[in-house]
Amino acid sequence: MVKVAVLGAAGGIGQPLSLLLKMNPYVSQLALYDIRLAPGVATDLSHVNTNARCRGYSKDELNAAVSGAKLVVIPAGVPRKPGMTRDELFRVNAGIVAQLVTAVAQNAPQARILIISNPVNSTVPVAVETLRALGALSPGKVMGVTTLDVVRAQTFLSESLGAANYARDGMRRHVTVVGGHSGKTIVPLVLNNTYRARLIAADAKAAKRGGKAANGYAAFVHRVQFGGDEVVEAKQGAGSATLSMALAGYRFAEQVLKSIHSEATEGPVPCFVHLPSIAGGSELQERLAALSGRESRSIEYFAAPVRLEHGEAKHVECAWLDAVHKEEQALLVTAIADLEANVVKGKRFVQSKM
Ligand SMILES: NC(=O)C1=CN([C@@H]2O[C@H](COP(=O)(O)OP(=O)(O)OC[C@H]3O[C@@H](n4cnc5c(N)ncnc54)[C@H](O)[C@@H]3O)[C@@H](O)[C@H]2O)C=CC1
Ligand SMILES: O=C([O-])CC(=O)C(=O)O
Repeated sequence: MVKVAVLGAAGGIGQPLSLLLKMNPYVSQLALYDIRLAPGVATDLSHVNTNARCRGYSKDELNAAVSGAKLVVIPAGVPRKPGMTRDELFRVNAGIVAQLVTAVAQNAPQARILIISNPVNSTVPVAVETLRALGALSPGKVMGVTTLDVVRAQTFLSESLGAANYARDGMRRHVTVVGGHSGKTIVPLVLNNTYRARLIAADAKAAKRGGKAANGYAAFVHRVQFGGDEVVEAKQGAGSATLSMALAGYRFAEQVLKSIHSEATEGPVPCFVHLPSIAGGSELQERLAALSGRESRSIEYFAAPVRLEHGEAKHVECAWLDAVHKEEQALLVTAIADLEANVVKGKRFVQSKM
């Protein structure tokens, strides 16, 4: 039984995510921190008849909120409005993530830290470099949450194949997502050869008629890569994905909580990690370098399936690379190039503060 802190708990993601965490049997204390409204959200949640004790912490109570937490989930920061890229959130959110992670390093050095705040491709490097500068970096402790991409890929693959015949919750074995968490850095991998062939055939058939297939491979990839934009536009300026993200963030946190308590997880879980600090990371760097023609040390962060141990990213898998098809290889090459600039931006931010 552990203390979990949610930082940014009164936000669009923070509130439903906190509700889901309140239902988790491994959570004994739920600390909700925000610069506004967290005590109100905590009072509301504290009436739910599950065992986790819930307390809200306001702006000047950050240290107390995180103190002793074994897991810290960070959805704090500004979301996108239509027409914005995730990268445009960096200026505000990088500083927020650095401030919150510093408090975690000082008050909960043992905590696993899950970063939801965008742009994940840069905020995770901000978190890792901040911890390193404080002498508090332990390998595998910081994980960028990319689960929403996986959730979307499962839903969209099922829809492309004909949702009536292919249940969304049965898609877990057939698709995963690697790379990063924005636009073309998001690389869906269709693991089922029959399904991939069917999507590609739909594209070929439509091309013969001089058109594009709504249920083809290109449309599927585009939807996974730009699913976030779909929600941002539909919400018309009121923010980005919150409910689907809360579910996705919870699913990842649930695996981490199981792993902390030595319960079996559902297998390797995709997340965005610092490759040099975890087992398998340098092999993955080498293999991605060979595939993309770039230097391995420039591929420092990547989202890939990771085996958890004690709730930390213990080993990053490479086996998925054996089954990558030529369409996916091309997507990976583009993703790797885009990711490098995002990562450099995060690292430079921390260096500029020192
Ligand atoms: N990783 C992913 O897949 C996804 C990430 N996101 C990102 O999550 C973040 C939050 O999104 P929403 O919840 O929709 O935004 P929101 O604006 O509804 O909530 C953010 C919360 O953070 C709080 N906050 C701001 N500065 C803070 C600080 N210094 N300390 C603590 N709390 C602070 C705000 O008061 C607010 O309650 C955004 O950056 C968004 O882009 C959103 C969807 C998916
Ligand atoms: O699109 C956004 O800004 C929020 C996000 O990361 C997502 O929905 O994947």
